[in-house]
Amino acid sequence: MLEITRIHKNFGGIVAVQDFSLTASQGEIHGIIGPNGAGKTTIFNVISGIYAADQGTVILDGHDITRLEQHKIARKGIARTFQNIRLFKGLSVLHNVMCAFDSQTRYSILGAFIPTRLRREEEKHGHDVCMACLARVGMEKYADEMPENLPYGHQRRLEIARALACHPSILLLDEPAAGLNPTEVSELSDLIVSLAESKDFAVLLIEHRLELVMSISQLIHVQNFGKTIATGTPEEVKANPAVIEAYLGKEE
Ligand SMILES: Nc1ncnc2c1ncn2[C@@H]1O[C@H](COP(=O)(O)OP(=O)(O)OP(=O)(O)O)[C@@H](O)[C@H]1O
Repeated sequence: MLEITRIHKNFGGIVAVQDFSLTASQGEIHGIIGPNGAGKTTIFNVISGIYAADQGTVILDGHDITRLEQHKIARKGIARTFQNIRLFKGLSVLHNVMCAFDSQTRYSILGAFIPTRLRREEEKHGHDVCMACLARVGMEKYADEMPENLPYGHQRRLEIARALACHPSILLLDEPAAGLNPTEVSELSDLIVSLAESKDFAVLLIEHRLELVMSISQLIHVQNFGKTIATGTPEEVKANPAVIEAYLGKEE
């Protein structure tokens, strides 16, 4: 379970996030929406340790991870994708996932130089886990392809497979539908729902495509100028005057 309590983040004079709180359990999908510059990505950057929160706490399964370094937070089970796809060009789809897989290697220094039995077993295990991650996003048949040769929608799925390889208990998806065509958005929506249904992790989803985020999230958090202006079910936030004003402007 993820419990974020009253986090703040300033950049000089800019208040990027003010008093943001959220509690999410495995199987839930939380949408975080709001106009450009509302502080959504900064929330992800604080949760994943890219930025240190100025105030507030991030508790994961009872452990305070607010001040941990980025790699330690990742090991605790926070995995994410980025607005701009970050894949390794020149590495196959499978190798892109294997780079993200944290095998917590047990073989000795000797195994680093000579393919010992333990090393071979671990490599086989890593391969199988990563192929399973690709299968979960429907990408196993592209394992040997180069990501740059694949359609954008597949590259987005590959990013999600990379995040799955980190054994997440919280999956942060930052605008996963950016640049996708309507068919790809619909497939992505089905994928996110099926991943959440596994109840392996909670999904936090930043998205500008409101039809996507409203159709699959149980709870929506609406940000504007760093503040949460509404939290509720999709129906509740759609009917909230402050939300309508933030998106459409105030009627004179
Ligand atoms: N590293 C940084 N240094 C200075 N200001 C920053 C930094 N990161 C974010 N900001 C500022 O914090 C505010 C919130 O930015 P953020 O990227 O979190 O918004 P967002 O809601 O994710 O926007 P978008 O939807 O456009 O991605 C903006 O005013 C932004 O310029």
